[in-house]
Amino acid sequence: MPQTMPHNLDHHTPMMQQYLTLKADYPHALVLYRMGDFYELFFDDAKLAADILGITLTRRGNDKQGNTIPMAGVPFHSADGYIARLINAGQTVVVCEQVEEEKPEYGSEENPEHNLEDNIAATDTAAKSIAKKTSKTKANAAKIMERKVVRTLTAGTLTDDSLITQGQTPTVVAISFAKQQMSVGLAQLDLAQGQIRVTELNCDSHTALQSELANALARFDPSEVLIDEQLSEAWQHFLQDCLSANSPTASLPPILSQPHSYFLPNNALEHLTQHLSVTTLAGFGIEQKPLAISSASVVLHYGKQTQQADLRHIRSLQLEHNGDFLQLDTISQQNLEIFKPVLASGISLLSVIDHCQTPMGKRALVHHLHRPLRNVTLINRRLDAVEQLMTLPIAAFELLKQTLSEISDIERIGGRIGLGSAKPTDLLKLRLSLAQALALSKQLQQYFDFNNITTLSADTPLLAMLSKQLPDLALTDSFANIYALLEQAIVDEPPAHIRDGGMIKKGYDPQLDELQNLHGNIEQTLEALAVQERQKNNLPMLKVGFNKVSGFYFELSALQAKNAPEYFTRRQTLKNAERFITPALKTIEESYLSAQGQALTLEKRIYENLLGQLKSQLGDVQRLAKAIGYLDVLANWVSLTRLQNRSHHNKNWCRPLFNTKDDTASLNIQGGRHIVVEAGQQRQAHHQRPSLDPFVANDCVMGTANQLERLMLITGPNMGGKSTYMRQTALIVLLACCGAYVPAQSVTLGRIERIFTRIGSADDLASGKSTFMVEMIETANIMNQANANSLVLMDEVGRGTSTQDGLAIAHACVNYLAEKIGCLTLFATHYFELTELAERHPKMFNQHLVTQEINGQLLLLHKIAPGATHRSFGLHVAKMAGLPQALLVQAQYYLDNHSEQKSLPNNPLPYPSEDEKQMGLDLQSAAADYQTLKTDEYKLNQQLQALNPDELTPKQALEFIYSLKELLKKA
Ligand SMILES: Nc1ncnc2c1ncn2[C@@H]1O[C@H](COP(=O)(O)OP(=O)(O)OP(=O)(O)O)[C@@H](O)[C@H]1O
Repeated sequence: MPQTMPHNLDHHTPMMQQYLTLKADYPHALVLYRMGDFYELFFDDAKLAADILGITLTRRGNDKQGNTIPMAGVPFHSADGYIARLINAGQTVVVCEQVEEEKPEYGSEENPEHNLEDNIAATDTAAKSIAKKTSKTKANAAKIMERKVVRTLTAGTLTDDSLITQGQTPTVVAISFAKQQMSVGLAQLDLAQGQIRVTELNCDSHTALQSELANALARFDPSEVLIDEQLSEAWQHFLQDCLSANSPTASLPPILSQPHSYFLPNNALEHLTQHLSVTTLAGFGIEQKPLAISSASVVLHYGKQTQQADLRHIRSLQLEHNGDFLQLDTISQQNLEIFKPVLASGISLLSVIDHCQTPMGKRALVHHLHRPLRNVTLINRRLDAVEQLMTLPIAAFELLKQTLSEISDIERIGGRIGLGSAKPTDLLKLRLSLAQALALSKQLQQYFDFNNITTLSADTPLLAMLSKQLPDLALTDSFANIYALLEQAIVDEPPAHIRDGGMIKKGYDPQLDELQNLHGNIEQTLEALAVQERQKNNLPMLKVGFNKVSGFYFELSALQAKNAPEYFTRRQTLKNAERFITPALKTIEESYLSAQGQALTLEKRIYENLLGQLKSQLGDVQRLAKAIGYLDVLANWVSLTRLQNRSHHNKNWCRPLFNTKDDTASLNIQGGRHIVVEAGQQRQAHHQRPSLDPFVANDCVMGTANQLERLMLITGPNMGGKSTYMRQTALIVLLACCGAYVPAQSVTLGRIERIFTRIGSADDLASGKSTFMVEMIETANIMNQANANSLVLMDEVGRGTSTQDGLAIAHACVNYLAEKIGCLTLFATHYFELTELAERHPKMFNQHLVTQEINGQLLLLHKIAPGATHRSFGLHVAKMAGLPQALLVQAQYYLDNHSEQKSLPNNPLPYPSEDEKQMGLDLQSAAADYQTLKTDEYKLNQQLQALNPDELTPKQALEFIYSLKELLKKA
């Protein structure tokens, strides 16, 4: 954090005194100080910004003690990009603007803020530019331009699209701990949505609290975190760990300390009730939740401070319970690559399933993935809506998507209206989007009859509920008012910035029209005066003009200038011409400038009024944005299902069913697939082998009436598909709980409350943890937190240590999971000794990934089947990976002769000679053989499966046998 040392103001010029006084209020932020066309940073701020942005560090002369003042600047017109980079680097940026109107004073080249004050570094282009553009007369020079902090930009409170990284939702989360530290409250502020979400966690043990807090943080996914300045260091470290797990690649969200007094329950209660204009918070369900109250108050304070606004548009406080959601901790989110792939070259689940058409839909999809539901009624409500949308004819559904795609980000526009920072282009987009929302409403009403639904309740079908939030067809609602207002007030091609003026339509305000007429007629007025002067003074070549340096002027050639009358005052000398001002021209200039200034001021006032009117109807816009986002997510599931079902006739997506007869966890997945692996293979197939679609669907049945066992021991060769199988099971459960159709032929789920995964293996060297330590910490978390309604995936636990220790730990884990916890477990292992457990233990069963060995070549069928396997075929995979042949031969020798003795051979096999090497198997071609074999085998299988012997003529049968023999020959 930049922190400028205290300065003695007496040693500085008045302008630097102004800067230092403003900066004193923001010791931990980078202050961008507006000077003409640049934002300048000074002292340590300048050094840090120059470092982060890679811009030149220059100097702004010296103070009166002769000390250099470091300075760095960014151009005002392209500041957004620089600001975004500073924020991404974890900085808070404070923007300090010149609030005085810059009145142009033409004809002088002096600059008071520079010439009279400082010895400006000659290399400083910013200063030079300012010297040119904001020049004033010397008489005016001692006056310093008034400046004010207008915005504080932080990672969690951004609302300007140009500053927000695509796909991100800035949110700030405050965390409030109880003294006893067994309870914690969290509140998340989403400025764009105008909403605060809160939760309070009360646990009976420290570990449980940590685990619940980590889950809540994973769900809230903060861009910035606020804590009590008195929070213990231990908790601060814990939060840091959680947040770095949340964003392993990106920079850590900043953790900022806030005054302890903000967290005090009484202050917080008073602040919240005042803000929401209520006497009690009972209506929000948090009356008895002091930690939720205090954290909500802290985020609100912070929002108000950073936005310098009253945030009146934030009227909604939503209480969440961890228990409402299927919980996935951060590690599982990463392992399953839900939001981000582990490797940059990988594919995330989100990237495969996101076919949303609107920014609101894209964010709502992420929100749903962060909050898969447990409540079956709510899930089915979503699924009913998806099913209903699925009945739309293709053309109607495509039109619906098209309409959605034309709706702008009205959620963020609403947020900016609430903050008073909406631009004229935002308002135009809002108007156009309202028209599209009306079209959407019409399209839905055309196919679904919601007329009989007059009152809305929790039982109202979701699609009807969402349709009712869209503009009504008779246009008698508040949307009609907003639309009419915007249509009357805003021009069809508004300027990008309010400061440019020209956004208010003619006819909206008579006074503005009058001023603009005066302004608009300037050319005729000037020409009339020029005509007069030409005739009066016999100067036929006299020109009249305007520029930013000289203002209005008459121009004569150097030759004619000698004939200029006395009342022509010289303003500027050019190479071949002279420019003059006259009293009459000066009068026109002044009235022109004042009309221009007045029109601009009036236009800004009208615009602010307009924003005020819209603000009073913001609730409707926010509700509409939410409804559109939700509809888009539902349409997204339909798109995905239709797309997949169309492109792969046998790759069905189905509606998941939920077993509500009892509360036990169970899984019955028939023909399940891993949507991300499948998508990756389809992409490859598209480029290489269009006809081959190799993903093999698999069943997973556990804990059901027919399959009472709850712990599946999965064995099989390396690369056999164990991890894929386990992950696809978790993803199907996750998608089902989001209310989506799932990639399977049929799915029935029992009550699953949490998913735990122990899959990855990454060193966490930064925090001093080895691979095995990370593995054991994750395993410990599962053993401590899982219950009978958890789904646990464990991939090769124990592999990070010696075989004996690893086997012992894996053995104990399996027993603990089956005996003590009783959860649904998928346990993949290469310790074949464990498979014997299934014979003795009623809760365990073996499954394996099927392989075939043909002529010494291994064929991976990726098919799961009952029973265990006792070979890992590690050497085959090593061969495919390209290990040297000589090395492989030695490994095989050891395997054949010594693996049983568990000791290394006394006489290792000598390495082959060059000749023998020549004769050895070319590994590249071995890998290629394997691929061909796999392809041919696959074809063989496909052909046999597709064959219906009853439909064959004897000749066809004979030909088929010949073709099979051909294929077999190749294999
Ligand atoms: N059902 C399947 N259908 C088609 N291909 C599959 C299937 N499952 C896995 N694969 C392919 O096999 C590759 C390896 O799968 P996976 O990582 O699941 O194997 P594994 O058994 O866990 O291997 P290891 O024991 O070496 O960790 C995947 O990247 C994928 O390309």
